[in-house]
Amino acid sequence: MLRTKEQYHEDLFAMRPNIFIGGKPVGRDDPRLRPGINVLDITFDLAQTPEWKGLATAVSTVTGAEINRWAHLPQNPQDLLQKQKLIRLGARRAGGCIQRCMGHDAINALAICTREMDDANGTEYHRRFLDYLKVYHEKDLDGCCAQTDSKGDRMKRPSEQSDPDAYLHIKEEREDGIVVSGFKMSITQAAYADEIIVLPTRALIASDRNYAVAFAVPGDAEGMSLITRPVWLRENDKEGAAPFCTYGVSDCVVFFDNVFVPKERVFMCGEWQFGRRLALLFADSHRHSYSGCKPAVSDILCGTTCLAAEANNIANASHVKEKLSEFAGAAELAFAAGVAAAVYGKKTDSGVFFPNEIYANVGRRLTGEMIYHEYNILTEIAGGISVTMPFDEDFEQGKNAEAMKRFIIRNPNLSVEDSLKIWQLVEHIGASSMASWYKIAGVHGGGSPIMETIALNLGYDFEDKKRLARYLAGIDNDLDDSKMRDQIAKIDTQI
Ligand SMILES: Cc1cc2nc3c(=O)[nH]c(=O)nc-3n(C[C@H](O)[C@H](O)[C@H](O)COP(=O)(O)OP(=O)(O)OC[C@H]3O[C@@H](n4cnc5c(N)ncnc54)[C@H](O)[C@@H]3O)c2cc1C
Repeated sequence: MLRTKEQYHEDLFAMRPNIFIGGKPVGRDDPRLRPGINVLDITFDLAQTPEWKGLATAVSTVTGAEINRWAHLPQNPQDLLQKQKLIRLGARRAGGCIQRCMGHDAINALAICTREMDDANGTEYHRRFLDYLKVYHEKDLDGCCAQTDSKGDRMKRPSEQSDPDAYLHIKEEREDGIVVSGFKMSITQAAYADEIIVLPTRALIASDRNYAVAFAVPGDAEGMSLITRPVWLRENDKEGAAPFCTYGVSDCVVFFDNVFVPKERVFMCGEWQFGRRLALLFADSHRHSYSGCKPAVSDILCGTTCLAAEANNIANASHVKEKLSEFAGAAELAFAAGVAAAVYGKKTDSGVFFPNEIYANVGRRLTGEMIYHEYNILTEIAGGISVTMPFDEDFEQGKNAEAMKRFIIRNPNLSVEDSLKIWQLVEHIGASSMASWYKIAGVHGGGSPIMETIALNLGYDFEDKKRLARYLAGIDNDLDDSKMRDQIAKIDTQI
């Protein structure tokens, strides 16, 4: 089944109210959540649009029916490439984060890890997970991923924290399920997701056993509160507003206060040895998703900078051209890393095709390092107007309105209306609450930069490079190329 956005709204607004904004309970129809819901609507619309069938949709591996691609388990490189393209397409339309990839990455991580836990321990998590996924596909559900714990004192392990709720944990194990408590934080779209998919956030040791827990609960599960921070251009989303002003996002602190999770929805319960594996499977899949969304953010920044250059009538200046080319480098290198991660990925025992971790991490690290630089290019080309421009009303009413219409023109070839719209966009993209959200998401979303460094130090074959240098230095007589040959042969069969 493919839900329409109207069906999604109907299901959403029927949920038990457990959202809190500013200390007050609100329904999911609260207007402050609407800008985020508008983004989700794009994902439902794309799946209904004939020209995007096959990109926005896929065939379920569990039901055989047509499903939204966000719920699909990739089976081959093509599926990963389709996901990457879908993210770039959706994110361009939403003016940024499309918000569906975290749920997608979580179900992939669970599909792989549940199978590996079962193979190692004889558990039955994989069957449980596939039963859950069947319903997820049949009902066309949308899940967010709650991985990040509030973490308390960063220098202490989960089991060493003075407040055990700093990391979500199992409080009680029963015949029919588990009871969990704790805080997850920065959870995007939880306030308007059907399901919250919970994963551990880090590597664990034996004493952290109760923190090794993964499960899914409906967004309105009993005992769970979503303390929500919506972000959007609240002063600019009036009637007839530009598209960018109608989209936004919400992030939640998810407080689990003795929440009961039925056994059939529990996918890890105490297997601390797999904590790191599950956390990394999500993170690496998510870093691959960034190779779709970050190029879209670069596209938006690049386009806005082009318009600012045009409005300043400096589009042909050589330093402008040089700076614009940096956007192309950031967007397309990140995209290329995603393509390489898909092509060089591997089939896991679960059947899920997983992106190559090295390419996923180098792409994500590049975009994380570039993000403030890209905003700086926009600022340099636009000048200071993004933070000093008078309010919209000053151009519409009052004694100076006509004078302000002359004031806003810099390039005589542009109309008053277009000049004003360009500088308003520059402000919204470059100097608003949304802009700050995108900058910080660009650094920390998918894990802080140090996490990519750790992943690369773990996975990159430095010994291979050392052997090469030893051969070139004349220390070793032979150069062993067999690994490269095997890799080339593998790629030939995959593409
Ligand atoms: C906009 C946005 C959206 C997000 N959406 C989601 C989401 O949907 N789901 C989700 O699960 N998460 C989400 N996140 C969370 C994101 O994954 C985290 O922000 C990221 O992993 C960093 O964690 P943190 O914010 O707790 O920072 P910290 O981990 O506290 O990092 C802060 C600094 O402390 C350092 N540090 C931390 N621990 C140690 C240590 N033990 N030793 C030495 N140094 C240390 C780090 O290297 C870093 O420099 C989102 C974040 C943002 C900003």
